[in-house]
Amino acid sequence: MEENHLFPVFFKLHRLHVLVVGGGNIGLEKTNAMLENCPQATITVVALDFLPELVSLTHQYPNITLVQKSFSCGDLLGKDLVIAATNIKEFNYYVWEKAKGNRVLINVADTPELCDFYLGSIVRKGNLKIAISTNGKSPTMAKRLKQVLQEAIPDSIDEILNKLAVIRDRLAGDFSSKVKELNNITDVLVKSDKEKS
Ligand SMILES: C[C@@]1(CC(=O)O)C2=NC(=C\c3[nH]c(c(CCC(=O)O)c3CC(=O)O)Cc3[nH]c(c(CC(=O)O)c3CCC(=O)O)/C=C3\N/C(=C\2)[C@@H](CCC(=O)O)[C@]3(C)CC(=O)O)/[C@H]1CCC(=O)O
Ligand SMILES: NC(=O)c1ccc[n+]([C@@H]2O[C@H](COP(=O)([O-])OP(=O)(O)OC[C@H]3O[C@@H](n4cnc5c(N)ncnc54)[C@H](O)[C@@H]3O)[C@@H](O)[C@H]2O)c1
Repeated sequence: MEENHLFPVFFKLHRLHVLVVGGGNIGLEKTNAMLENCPQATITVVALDFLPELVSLTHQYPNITLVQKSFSCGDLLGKDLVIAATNIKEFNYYVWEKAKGNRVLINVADTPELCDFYLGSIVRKGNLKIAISTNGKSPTMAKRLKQVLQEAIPDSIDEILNKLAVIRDRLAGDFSSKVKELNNITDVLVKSDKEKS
């Protein structure tokens, strides 16, 4: 079986500054995905024109800025991540060249081979978050799987998580005894019915 060699990480986007180049459907989709996950995300969108939905987002979220202009190298100053999402492949390549020259990580929406990272499809239940990737093979499959998991995981999982967090904070002792105790408490989640009886 082929393997997926991507390594998932969870960015704190309110501590980073993201540049999105392109204000059309994909610029909007990626910006929305970031803001839904992190309403305090700091995002600058540079584009020749913007969909009205992007303009609306600026009224809803404090840290998103739209700049109407053609992308230029100076836009990379102070940015940590870039998403190139114009409708012109050669121009996205130009943005990639500039980002790499400045050692800024970049996602090029129409060219997976140029991406340093992919956006995942995200399941969200309170504090729990699961990111799905199909290795770029089928974003549609990632979206569908997200919908299945979103339904299948009960909302009550967040209560359990919060209770475990309280127990985790209260546990005294050294690291290994804490790990042992937390594993004992949660054993029930992984034991089969036969093992439990
Ligand atoms: C998961 C999600 C996250 C997000 O965007 O937030 C995401 N794409 C989503 C949706 C989606 N994208 C596309 C369709 C149309 C149907 C189809 O093609 O399947 C749909 C479905 C729809 O919209 O219904 C088209 C498409 N996507 C890419 C290309 C370029 C190419 O493959 O060459 C093209 C062709 C463009 C063209 O033909 O012009 C590339 C990428 N899309 C990725 C992520 C990365 C791989 C993730 C993975 O490993 O699975 C990667 C590699 C890079 C990236 O974008 O980060 C989001 C689901 C949101 C949700 O959960 O609801
Ligand atoms: N990764 C994904 O999930 C995914 C999904 C579908 C499509 N795509 C790809 O994304 C690309 C963008 O699609 P779209 O529907 O958003 O296009 P679009 O036509 O709706 O928007 C293009 C945007 O790019 C901007 N732009 C063009 N030249 C620019 C420049 N010099 N400087 C700054 N901004 C500039 C325009 O002003 C516009 O806002 C397409 O090439 C498509 O193949 C990616």
